[in-house]
Amino acid sequence: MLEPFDPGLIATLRAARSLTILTGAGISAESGIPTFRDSLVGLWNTIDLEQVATLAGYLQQPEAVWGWYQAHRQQMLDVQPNAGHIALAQLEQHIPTVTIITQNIDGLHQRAGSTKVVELHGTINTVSCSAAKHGSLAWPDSPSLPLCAVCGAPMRPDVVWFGERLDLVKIQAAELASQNCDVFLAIGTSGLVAPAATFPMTARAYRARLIDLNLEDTPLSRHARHRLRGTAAQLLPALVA
Ligand SMILES: CC(C)NC(=O)[C@H](Cc1c[nH]c2ccccc12)NC(=O)[C@H](CCCC/N=C(/NCCC(=O)O)S[C@H]1O[C@H](COP(=O)(O)OP(=O)(O)OC[C@H]2O[C@@H](n3cnc4c(N)ncnc43)[C@H](O)[C@@H]2O)[C@@H](O)[C@H]1O)NC(=O)OCc1ccccc1
Repeated sequence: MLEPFDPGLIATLRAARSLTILTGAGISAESGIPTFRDSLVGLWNTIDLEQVATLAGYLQQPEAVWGWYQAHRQQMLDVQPNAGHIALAQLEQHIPTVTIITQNIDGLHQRAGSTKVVELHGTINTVSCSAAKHGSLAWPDSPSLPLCAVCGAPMRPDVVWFGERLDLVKIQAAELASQNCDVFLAIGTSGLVAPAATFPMTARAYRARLIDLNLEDTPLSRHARHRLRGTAAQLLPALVA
């Protein structure tokens, strides 16, 4: 039985004109995609981050990293958006402006019907040349590492790896959405990766009300006006109802 929400929180959401949401791996956990830091099955506990999520690791062994992302992508295609993703998409009918800034590359927000999604760390659905900017292509279903048709260099997933610069257009969109919202909702993120973790602070600096939804406290929690403890797929539908 869910704890009744603090009436102040419901009033805050009902009165919101512009809501910005930051999501992390926690919102996709109940769809069956493991989070990164989960003590047991967290991705970073089962694979070497340096090997798979850095350009250096990729250039050292592109075949192995391609294979890992090929499997990771199949897992993301095989799952469905959960009640948490769907509730956020429904919020667009109640609040004039809803912007989702996601750290997730799984595309589940868009599959749930959300129309304004900033994929800060890229997407698992396209690839591009690892040597030069020849533009992005749809993900080719090839078990082996595809090569660039223009220059023959290995293709790579269109995800942002550690130490790589984020797309400036996306950073500006996320910054603007954080500056111009009256409510900011952080969902299922450990708040440990920059610059993603800075946007809730920007929103607070611009006087938005910060709400933190997570299973546990994170470095973001002490800055939040409201802390919701529980799972995204359980709490978000109740929050939207
Ligand atoms: C580790 C961290 C310290 N490092 C960084 O932040 C670095 C910068 C940096 C380096 N050293 C530093 C020292 C200090 C500060 C920063 C740095 N950042 C970068 O490198 C960024 C790039 C960062 C992006 C990396 N790519 C990802 N992903 C794509 C790939 C892929 O996904 O395969 S990051 C990846 O990990 C992060 C994981 O975090 P979360 O999503 O929050 O997931 P996590 O598992 O940690 O937590 C889940 C939470 O959910 C909760 N939860 C679980 N289940 C549920 C549930 N059911 N319901 C609700 N909540 C739930 C849990 O309790 C938990 O709190 C996400 O961002 C995710 O995208 N680039 C850059 O800074 O470039 C500069 C630059 C400038 C100019 C020129 C060149 C370079």
